[in-house]
Amino acid sequence: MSARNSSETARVIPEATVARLPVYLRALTALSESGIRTCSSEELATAAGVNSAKLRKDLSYLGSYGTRGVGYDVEYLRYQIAREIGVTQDWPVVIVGIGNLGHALANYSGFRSRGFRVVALLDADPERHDELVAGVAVQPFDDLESIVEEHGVAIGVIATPALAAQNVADRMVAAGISSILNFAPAVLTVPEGVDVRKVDLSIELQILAYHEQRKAHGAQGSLPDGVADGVPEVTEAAL
Ligand SMILES: NC(=O)c1ccc[n+]([C@@H]2O[C@H](COP(=O)([O-])OP(=O)(O)OC[C@H]3O[C@@H](n4cnc5c(N)ncnc54)[C@H](O)[C@@H]3O)[C@@H](O)[C@H]2O)c1
Repeated sequence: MSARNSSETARVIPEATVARLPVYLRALTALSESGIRTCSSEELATAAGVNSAKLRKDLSYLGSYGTRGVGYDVEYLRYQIAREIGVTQDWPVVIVGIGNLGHALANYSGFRSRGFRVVALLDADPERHDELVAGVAVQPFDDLESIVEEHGVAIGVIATPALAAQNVADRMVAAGISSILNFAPAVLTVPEGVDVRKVDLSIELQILAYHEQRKAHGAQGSLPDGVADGVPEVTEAAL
């Protein structure tokens, strides 16, 4: 197993590989928690649900090749992946919009265990202010700028209605936030250098529905009316 040197740190890892790194991290954490010290690429690939050739290729971007006959050192590989995706460091996060979804997100313990610390919950509705959610008091949205400055927040989560999302994103960016996780069914416009990830569970469900439909009609080898090209139209409907 080879450690990366500083020149390799700047190497660009393909986006698809970056998206799989948290999956490997989760699988390695499970292996570590069951007391497993080393694992083969096949074992790790099975635990992560990918094929082992893809896993070896992904890990090679991190300079991690395993040791022939021994495999990967679980703890070291965990450390390497965590360092690569930046979760060895503490990331202060703000969540804006503390309604149904905001409450669920604020109560999710998995953020903290992965290095994401929710430092503030912000909402525009005064009726929500001062409510304690997972031990954090909901504050006025207008406190955004001072909170971002005080805690050095780089990541913001938007859980407001779609109509408010662009304004919230603009305020986040102006305050210095450069990464946004957007749950609102709205397409956000942000300046270059700001990363936006959109999460939409209804799209995930629609993709599953598409596969269900394919399974149901696969036997006849035909597709239902209105799905001429086999790809159903994906709408931005909220759940
Ligand atoms: N991505 C997904 O999979 C998914 C799943 C569920 C809900 N959603 C979306 O998440 C959003 C929230 O859903 P919900 O059910 O929690 O709604 P909700 O109405 O319960 O909560 C929205 C909260 O946002 C606050 N808010 C409104 N405008 C604001 C502003 N300008 N600044 C700060 N706070 C503001 C409201 O006061 C309210 O507390 C919606 O856009 C919904 O469509 C997405």
